[in-house]
Amino acid sequence: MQLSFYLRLDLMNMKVCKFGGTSVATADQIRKVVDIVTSDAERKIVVVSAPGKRFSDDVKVTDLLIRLGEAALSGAETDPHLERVLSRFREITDELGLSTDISSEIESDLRDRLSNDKEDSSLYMDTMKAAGEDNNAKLIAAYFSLIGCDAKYINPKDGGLLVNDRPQRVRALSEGDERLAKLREESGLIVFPGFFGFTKDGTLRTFNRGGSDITGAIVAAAVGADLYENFTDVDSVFAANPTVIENPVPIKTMTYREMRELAYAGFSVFHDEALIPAFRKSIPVCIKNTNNPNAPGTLIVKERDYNEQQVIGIAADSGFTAIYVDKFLMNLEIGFGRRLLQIFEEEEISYEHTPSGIDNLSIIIRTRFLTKEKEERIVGRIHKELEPDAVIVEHDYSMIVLVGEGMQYTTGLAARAATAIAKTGANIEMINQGSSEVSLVFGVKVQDETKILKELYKEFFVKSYVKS
Ligand SMILES: Nc1ncnc2c1ncn2[C@@H]1O[C@H](COP(=O)(O)OP(=O)(O)O)[C@@H](O)[C@H]1O
Ligand SMILES: N[C@@H](CC(=O)OP(=O)(O)O)C(=O)O
Repeated sequence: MQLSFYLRLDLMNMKVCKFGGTSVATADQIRKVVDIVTSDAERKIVVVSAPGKRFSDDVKVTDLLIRLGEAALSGAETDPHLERVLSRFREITDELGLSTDISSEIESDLRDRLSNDKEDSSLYMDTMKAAGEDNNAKLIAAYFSLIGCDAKYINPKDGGLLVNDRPQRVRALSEGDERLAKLREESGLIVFPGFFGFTKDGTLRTFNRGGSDITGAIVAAAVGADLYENFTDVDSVFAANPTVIENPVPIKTMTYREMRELAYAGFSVFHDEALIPAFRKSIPVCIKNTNNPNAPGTLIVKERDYNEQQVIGIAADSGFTAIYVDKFLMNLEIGFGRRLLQIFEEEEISYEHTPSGIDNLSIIIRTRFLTKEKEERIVGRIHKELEPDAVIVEHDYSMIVLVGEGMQYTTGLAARAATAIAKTGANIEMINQGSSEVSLVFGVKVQDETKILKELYKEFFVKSYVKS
């Protein structure tokens, strides 16, 4: 008698796992990825980045592609740049024992991209940047097949990863979700490139840097994954950046909101925009280490017991500019704030904080949004349209952010933080407590950032760490 099995693929538990650049940087790393994926039948969709850094001062393939694209746009010689990208891929294909055809396909793909129309430089660069993840996904799918695994590469255009058409502000469109959800019904393993999607008219667009995390989250949310695993090169998210604080406390569980605040404020381990799709569909996210997959990692969920740890992490980031505007009787001038912010809106600059007094208001923005010309134009417009007594632009600010769901139920926290900062002798330039009271922000001079972070870490983590 012949037994026939009918597997309802759409009813099986499913995990979407994303492997970051460091996890796919070499053939050895890709072998680890394959071991991790094949060790758990629920790992059905694998989102991959472009090969990242192999050692600390290595260059990511995405950065090599940016150099290549920029050389092509400026009319400079492209061959040396092309060769650097190709040699990264060649090294991986050779070591994995893949057919040389794959290297040739990657070369012809890159040459095709290089010959694209250059009129719109942003479109041209997006297509170049996406070559890293796209070719790596094809290569990794081929390796899965080589070792006998039923795996296929899916292009985001065929998969349904639809995005809007706003360069620099690319977002996924929910209209693509229905098609993406069908990935669940595919048999075998899917290898999906991170970092880019397609507009409705078929134009390729990349997310912001680090955006493969976003792809993973969008796919996980669309297929209704039971878990979104984000594999990187650290055992967990730590309470502070491990490159600044030695052996920081690992975070076992945190909320979406905490991770988003911390990611936005400098925890580069996970992209802040990647939390939203997971949050909307309540998909738990687990940050895990490709080099130590048995470590439990950090679980990101809707709620946690905030009595255990009021402050869960402290992030710091530099690169902020404050535009200080002073005008006597500003408080009586209705619409002053709106008109000031409108200038920034019209320059397409989003602001971070707006600390204010009765006669003054500062707009804090990320310096990278300013060019010299934009800065001059903004200052000129403020003078002309708002007739202030003074406008002062100050660069080189850092923001240090304490984050924790429990902060809103704890008194004296700001005092503890301010006292710790005072011990460093540094000045606090600005304080802002988010309305949700999940974060407390200190604006400081960039040269004081590290010493303040260390002191705050000591205040909020070293004592409890020693106690437990
Ligand atoms: N609070 C933090 N916890 C863990 N890692 C952090 C934190 N802040 C910054 N990082 C850095 O994030 C890195 C991992 O992110 P990334 O380099 O983007 O990895 P991937 O290549 O996997 O995308 C870690 O190696 C670590 O240096
Ligand atoms: N490769 C892209 C996207 C990405 O997410 O990469 P990584 O996983 O290495 O952070 C970048 O470098 O921005």
